[in-house]
Amino acid sequence: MTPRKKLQGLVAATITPMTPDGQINLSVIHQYVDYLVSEQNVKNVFVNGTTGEGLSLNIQERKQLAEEWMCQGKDKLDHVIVHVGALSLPESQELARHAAAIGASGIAVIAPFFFKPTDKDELIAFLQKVASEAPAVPFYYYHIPPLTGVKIRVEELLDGIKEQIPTFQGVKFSDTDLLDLAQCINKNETEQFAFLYGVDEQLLSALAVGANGAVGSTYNYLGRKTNLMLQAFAKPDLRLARKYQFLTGEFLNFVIKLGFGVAETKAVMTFVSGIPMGPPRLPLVDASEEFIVKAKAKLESIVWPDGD
Ligand SMILES: CC(=O)N[C@H](C=O)[C@@H](O)[C@H](O)[C@H](O)CO
Ligand SMILES: CC(=O)C(=O)O
Repeated sequence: MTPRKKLQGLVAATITPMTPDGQINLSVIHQYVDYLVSEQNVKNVFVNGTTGEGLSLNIQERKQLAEEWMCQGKDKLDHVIVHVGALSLPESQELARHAAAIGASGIAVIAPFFFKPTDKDELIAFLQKVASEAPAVPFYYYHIPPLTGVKIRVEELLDGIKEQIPTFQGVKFSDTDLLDLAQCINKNETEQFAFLYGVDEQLLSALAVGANGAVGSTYNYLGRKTNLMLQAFAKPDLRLARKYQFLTGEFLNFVIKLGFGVAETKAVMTFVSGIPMGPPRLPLVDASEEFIVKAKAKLESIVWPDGD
């Protein structure tokens, strides 16, 4: 791992490969790392998050996955961020200590979502207890209100956060509220926080208000195209950047109408990369054959500006 460049650009939210009988399948992670680096030009990963079904795995499995990503990513990946959020504080702390022990480049935590924090102070208190178990590891808050139901605005959360969480380094922002994101960026200009956006279909809008990069499921298989969008934005060639966003959006709009979640992401990644991602874990169920046929045809029908 090359040490500690600021996290920016694309981060793939990794899928957890599983065997047909539902065990985690560590044996393909080596190939998965090579695929991301050489085929998608993506060198950062976010392990055990939403796409990785992190909350459906047991502690042992989460540790094994984090270790395997660290081990296979050594000298190949720039950042391995491990999601260590859990409903149980001691479990989350144990995962944070483990991530620190294996040398993870960052840890991230979602808000607990069964018993929920009702205000900023309760949420910070929980995050602080986890972060302090890994005092040398950059800490990211993972904001994903559509799944956690915790809608505390990030702008409010960040106010004074460094005093309570000295390792605080940024936010993975998976919400459509771009006003909140913009205010976060605006109010923290002097900090070196990383704002990583997590709604892939509208990343360009987040870049416009100053997001530093993105964490998402689609960068597993649309990383190369999305990198071209980032390049066009940086140039700036906004017409070209929009073209890429419209096309990735065309695919996502199509699959979202069919029903698109982690199971479908596993299926898409399997047919695009050729690496068997296997089934999801219950309560998620396998994507249908009909979904796979239609999604594949849609993806193949898209004509990209780079002629690919
Ligand atoms: C809810 C969810 O899984 N969000 C992902 C990451 O935050 C995104 O990468 C989406 O999968 C993507 O934007 C497609 O909707
Ligand atoms: C999508 C995302 O960022 C995650 O899987 O956590």
